[in-house]
Parts: sequence; structure tokens; C-alpha cells
Amino acid sequence: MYFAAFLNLQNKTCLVVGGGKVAERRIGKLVRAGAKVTVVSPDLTATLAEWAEQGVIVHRDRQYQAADLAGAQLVFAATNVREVNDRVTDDAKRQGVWVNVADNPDACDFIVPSVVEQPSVHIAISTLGASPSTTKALREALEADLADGGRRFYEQLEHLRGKGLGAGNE
Ligand SMILES: C[C@@]1(CC(=O)O)c2cc3[nH]c(cc4nc(cc5[nH]c(cc(n2)[C@H]1CCC(=O)O)[C@@](C)(CC(=O)O)[C@@H]5CCC(=O)O)C(CC(=O)O)=C4CCC(=O)O)c(CCC(=O)O)c3CC(=O)O
Ligand SMILES: NC(=O)C1=CN([C@@H]2O[C@H](COP(=O)(O)OP(=O)(O)OC[C@H]3O[C@@H](n4cnc5c(N)ncnc54)[C@H](O)[C@@H]3O)[C@@H](O)[C@H]2O)C=CC1
Repeated sequence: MYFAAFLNLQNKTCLVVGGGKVAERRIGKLVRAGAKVTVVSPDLTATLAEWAEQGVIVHRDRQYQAADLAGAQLVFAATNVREVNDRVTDDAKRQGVWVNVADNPDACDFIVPSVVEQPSVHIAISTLGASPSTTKALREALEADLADGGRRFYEQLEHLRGKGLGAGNE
């Protein structure tokens, strides 16, 4: 069982290990949330290189070492090398820093959901690590439905209420 939460990462220091596709997705979300991001990786995607160039993120242009964790409040192990991700995970747990591991759901202290962003409501979706592609598909289906008026979403809510599962029936 997971504890669901929305984190306030404004000015919190986050370390991302690896500079590939998954790291870029993580960092995009972290930067939007106002976190201070340091990425350690011997290479970066074009977008990450641009952000580093602009000073949006800090880039340590080398392989990960344990000292990189100093000052980090969250860490994301997102390399394509299992042994490196394992090492980051072990180091983080030893130092009491919460870690998300891209290739090992069981080792994650927290997992990243899909989020449907409406102007004043954010809906986070998770399969609790079981099927990330299902999570993404659910987000896309919900976004498409809401863009089309949300009929199916609201019908489903009505249906759940009818079964005693909705608001006011707890
Ligand atoms: C456990 C978790 C840990 C974590 O990352 O926090 C995790 C783990 C893994 N993902 C893998 C693969 C893919 N993940 C995606 C996409 C997303 N993955 C995300 C979250 C999570 N992924 C966490 C659980 C989420 C939940 O609870 O459901 C999303 C929701 C959020 C985000 O990443 O921002 C984002 C969708 C965002 C959106 O668009 O809405 C795609 C599709 C794509 O990239 O287009 C693929 C390729 C297709 C496929 O293989 O399914 C693999 C296998 C890697 C391999 O094969 O080597 C593992 C490892 C494993 O499962 O063992
Ligand atoms: N959780 C998720 O949502 C997903 C997870 N994955 C998993 O995530 C991992 C990363 O995937 P991608 O970003 O596509 O890989 P990628 O190959 O695009 O990027 C890997 C990055 O890690 C860096 N790296 C390798 N060794 C390093 C070291 N010792 N120190 C620092 N950086 C190092 C590389 O230089 C590269 O920048 C894979 O293990 C994959 O299985 C893949 C898709 C989605």
C-alpha cells in the first residue's frame, strides 16, 4: 500500500543520476515544481544540455559518485546501468535520502504517477508500479474524455456513487 501525496519541492535540492530520456522526463517535472536540480551524467539529451547551458539545472559532467548525494533531499536513479542504479539506491538509503529507481519498482521509496492537469484540479494516476504503460494509457484516455466534456468520466463517477462508492456515501 502506498501513501499518495503532492510534494512541495519549491527550492528543494533534487539529484538525478543519468542524463537520458527518463531523466529528462523527471527533470522537466521537477523544474516545473520549482526544485533545484543537479544532474550527474557523462552525457545529456539535447534538451537537458540546453537547460544546463541556460542555468536552469546544474550539470556534473561525469559518472556518479557517492559524494553527489550531499545536500540532496530526493534522488532519482535513472541510468541505463542496473549496477549504477543499485549503487545510487544503496547509498541513498544509507544516508536517509528518498530514492526513485527507474528500473526497479520494488526499490523505490516513492513512485512517479501520471498526472492529468486541469486548471484547478490535478488527477494523479498510478498502477502502483504494476504497469506504467497502463498508467499512461489511462491518463491519455482521461485527458481525451475531459477535453471532450468529460461525459464518460462523470458517468463513471455517477455509476460509482450508485454503488455506494462515491462522495457522501462513505
Ligand atoms: C514503477 C515506476 C517507477 C518510477 O519511474 O517512478 C516505473 C517503472 C518502469 N517504467 C518502465 C517503462 C515505461 N514507463 C513509461 C512511462 C511512465 N512511467 C511512469 C512511472 C513509473 N514507471 C513508475 C510506476 C507508475 C505506476 O504506478 O503505474 C510514468 C507514469 C511517470 C513518469 O515516468 O513520469 C510515465 C508515464 C507518464 C505519462 O505519459 O503519463 C513508459 C512509456 C513511455 O516512456 O512512453 C515505459 C515504456 C513502456 C513499458 O515498458 O511499459 C519500466 C520498464 C523499463 C525497461 O523495460 O527497462 C519500469 C521498471 C519496471 O517496471 O520494472
Ligand atoms: N521509470 C520509467 O518511467 C522508465 C524507466 N526505464 C528504465 O530507465 C533507465 C534509463 O532509461 P533511458 O533514460 O531511456 O536510458 P538512456 O540510455 O537514454 O540514458 C541513460 C543515461 O544514464 C547515463 N549513465 C550511465 N552510466 C552512468 C553513471 N555511472 N553515472 C551517471 N550517469 C550514467 C548515460 O550517460 C545516459 O545519459 C533504463 O534502465 C530503463 O530500463 C525506461 C523507460 C521508462
